[in-house]
Amino acid sequence: MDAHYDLDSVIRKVPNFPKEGVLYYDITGILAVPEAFQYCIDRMHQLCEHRRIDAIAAVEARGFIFAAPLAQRLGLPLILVRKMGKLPNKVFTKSFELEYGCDVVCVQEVDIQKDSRVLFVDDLIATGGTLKAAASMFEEHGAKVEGFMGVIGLPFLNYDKALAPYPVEVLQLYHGE
Ligand SMILES: O=P(O)(O)OC[C@H]1O[C@H](OP(=O)(O)OP(=O)(O)O)[C@H](O)[C@@H]1O
Ligand SMILES: Nc1ncnc2[nH]cnc12
Repeated sequence: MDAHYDLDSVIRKVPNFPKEGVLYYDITGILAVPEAFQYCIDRMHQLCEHRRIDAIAAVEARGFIFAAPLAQRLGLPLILVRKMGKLPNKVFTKSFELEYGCDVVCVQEVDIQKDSRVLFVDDLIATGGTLKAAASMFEEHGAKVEGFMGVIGLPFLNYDKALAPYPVEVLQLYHGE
């Protein structure tokens, strides 16, 4: 794997988006620089290549961007966790609270395999509410949570507590303003 890439230099910080008081960490700056995007996938791959993982689950929308190349590189199935009304077939649903609102996630019933060890991937982990909702849907239907992975982590919003006792790995931490 190539040397460390300074992700902070390409992550755009946007004050008061999508609402007053939120500092939005914008990953489009990563996607605009192929070396930065490649570094994210390489590093995520390195963090999980020796683990026992059966599938990658990713959360709409920005989570898909990182999870898809990672799953493909690991040779693992990719499971899409989507917002309400986007998936065909029978779905399981779970509502949750976000840093700036509340939402519902869904997964197709057919995508949850009993005892499958699932790694949950997203672009950014803040309160951990989204990933916790996604993971609890899987757990309630017999799958196992292997851990959580994100590009950006905001530990001051206490995701570690929300996602305990599972391991959480992120590539770039921010500790508040
Ligand atoms: O840890 P949490 O407090 O749950 O927050 C993190 C979630 O919030 C963002 O998604 P958003 O709902 O903005 O959707 P998007 O990916 O469609 O932009 C981000 O992509 C994570 O999924
Ligand atoms: N501060 C933030 N920036 C970008 N995405 C987010 N999702 C939740 N909180 C966020």
